[in-house]
Amino acid sequence: MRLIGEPAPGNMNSSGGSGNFLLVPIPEYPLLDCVPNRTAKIVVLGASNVGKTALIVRFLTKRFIGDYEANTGALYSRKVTLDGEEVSLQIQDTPCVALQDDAEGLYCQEQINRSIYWADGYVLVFSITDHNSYRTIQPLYQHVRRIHPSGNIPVILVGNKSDLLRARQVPADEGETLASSLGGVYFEASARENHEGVHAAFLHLCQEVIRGGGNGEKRRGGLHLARPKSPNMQELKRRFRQVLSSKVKSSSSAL
Ligand SMILES: Nc1nc2c(ncn2[C@@H]2O[C@H](COP(=O)(O)OP(=O)(O)OP(=O)(O)O)[C@@H](O)[C@H]2O)c(=O)[nH]1
Repeated sequence: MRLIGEPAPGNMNSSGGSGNFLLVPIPEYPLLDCVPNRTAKIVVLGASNVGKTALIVRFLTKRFIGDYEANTGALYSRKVTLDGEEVSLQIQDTPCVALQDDAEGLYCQEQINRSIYWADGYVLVFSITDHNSYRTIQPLYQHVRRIHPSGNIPVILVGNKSDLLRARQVPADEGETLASSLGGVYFEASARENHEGVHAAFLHLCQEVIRGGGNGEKRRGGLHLARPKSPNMQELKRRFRQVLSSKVKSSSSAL
């Protein structure tokens, strides 16, 4: 990953290094280099300005940069070790969603729908300082459900910006209640101040996805290509015996 404002590799003399950086994602390894059957595709969803990009960047780089390119929709990839085994993790950042005027439906770009369809696990983010962002979570989850009507959906709910306690608009117990109604776990986190909390949240979801997390049905349907049929061994053996016996017959009749 290279940060805008930092000198580019091979151009170390160029000026840069001001306080705020914008992050440009560069895949850590080619997507094709994924660990077969050990891939977790995670999408991060939520309203504007809740810290989606900040959380991803914090998880991947342990850094809080403060100023992020808006609505990048970038895909990040990383290998992580879970329960002693390597897992290919892909994390999709998304543009923000917004409630419609009737507060029932969502404004959701097509790009986001594609990401929801693609993903195996969902990080739903709101800011504890913004009750409106909290109100988008339930309709957002319903939207994910419409795209994946069958099977459980591995999901975590993240109440971000927990460092801004004085500006809190959403109590922690509301977050917990909502998360359990969605069948997920609630994490209160601060991308700004705490790497461990963010790390724990992402790893938890990753584990849910890899273990099947109650969404084995979707994973089996979504992740695996149809396997080519294996050759029928019984049939092969029968034909082999047939060929052998006809050879034996023809050699004995030749005698
Ligand atoms: N205090 C505080 N600020 C945060 C935290 N996380 C993100 N921010 C700030 O919140 C603002 C929005 O962060 P982003 O990561 O760009 O949020 P986003 O949800 O990706 O925003 P969109 O691009 O609008 O979808 C930035 O100014 C961040 O510095 C946090 O944990 N605490």
